[in-house]
Amino acid sequence: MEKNTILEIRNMNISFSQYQKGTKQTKLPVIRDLSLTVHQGEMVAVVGSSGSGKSLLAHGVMGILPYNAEMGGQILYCGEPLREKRICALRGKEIVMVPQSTSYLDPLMKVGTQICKGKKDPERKKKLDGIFRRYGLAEEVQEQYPFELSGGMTRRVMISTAMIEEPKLVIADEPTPGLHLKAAKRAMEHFRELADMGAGVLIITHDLELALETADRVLVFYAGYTLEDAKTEDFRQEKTLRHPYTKALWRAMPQNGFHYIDGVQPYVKDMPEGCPFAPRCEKCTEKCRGEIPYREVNGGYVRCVYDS
Ligand SMILES: Nc1ncnc2c1ncn2[C@@H]1O[C@H](COP(=O)(O)OP(=O)(O)OP(=O)(O)O)[C@@H](O)[C@H]1O
Ligand code: NI
Repeated sequence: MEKNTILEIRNMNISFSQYQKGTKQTKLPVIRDLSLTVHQGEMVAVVGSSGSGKSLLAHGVMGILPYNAEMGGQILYCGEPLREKRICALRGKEIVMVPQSTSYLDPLMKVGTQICKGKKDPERKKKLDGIFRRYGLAEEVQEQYPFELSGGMTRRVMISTAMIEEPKLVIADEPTPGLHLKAAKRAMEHFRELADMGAGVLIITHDLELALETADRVLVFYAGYTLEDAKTEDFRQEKTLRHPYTKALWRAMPQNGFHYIDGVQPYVKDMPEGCPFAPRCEKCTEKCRGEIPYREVNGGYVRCVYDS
C-alpha cells in the first residue's frame, strides 16, 4: 500500500435484510464488490444516477448505515482498518461528511453554535467568520436557527461545518443541489482547496460535468457496481474511456451532442446476471452474462469483458 493513501476500500459489499411474506428474510445487495482509493491531496468523484448506491458508500465509511444493513469487505484509513470504535473517535474531526440530506442539522440549535460544536473560543469564532465570508453567509446567520435558512444557505452552512475541522478525509454527499451554478462551482472549488491542502476528498454527485471541472478521478457507479475508475483527463475524448456506460454518459453531455441513453438502470431485485448495463449496451453478447472482473486498463479500472 502506498504511503500517501488516506482511504482504501477493498471489495465492499452492502446489503439489506428484508422480510418477505411474513418471516422469510431475503438479502438485497445494494453495493457489490466496490474498491476505491483516495490519496492525500486527491479529489475523487463518485458519479452515478439516483439509487446506484452512492450515499450508502458514504454511510458505510462513516459507520452510519441503518440497522438492517450489513457490510462486508475492508475499509482502511491511513493504512489501518477503520472499524466502529475508530470511526466513532474520528467522525466529525479528522473524517467529516457533508450529508446529502439537510435534515442532519439540529433544528433546535443556532447555526453558529452548531458549527462550532459548542466551543466558543475566539480563535474558532474568527475561523467561522472567515468561512462564512468565503461562502457569502452574513455573520447574523450564525445567530439563526436552521428553519430560518433557505435551501441554498442550509447547504452552505453544512459545508461550513465540514470546513471548520481541517479534516484529513472529507466525504461530501451531493453537496451542491439547491445552489445556483456559480455557488455550486465555488463549493466544488473549496473542496478542491481542501484537497490541495493535503486532505483526501470524496465527492458524491450525479453531475458529471461539475465533477470533471474539479476532480482528479471519477468513479462511475451503476446499480451498485463500479463500472469504471477513470482519470478526469480520460473524459476529454470518448476513446480514452473504458466502459460503454461511461462512453454513453460522455455522449450525453451537452458539448458532446446530448445523446439520450435508452432504458433505465435495473432495480436490485431485478438485477441481470453479469454486467448490470448489459440490457442497455449495444456491445452486449452472451459473454456479458457471466462473471465480469474489475480490471486495470491504461491506468484506470473497468468492469467489462471487452477492450474498449
Ligand atoms: N434503509 C434501506 N432499506 C432498504 N433499501 C435501501 C435503504 N436505503 C437505501 N436503500 C436502497 O439502496 C439503493 C442505493 O441507495 P442510495 O441512497 O445509496 O442511492 P444514491 O446513489 O445515493 O441515490 P441518490 O442519487 O438518489 O441520492 C437504492 O436502491 C435504495 O432503494
Ligand atoms: Ni444519495
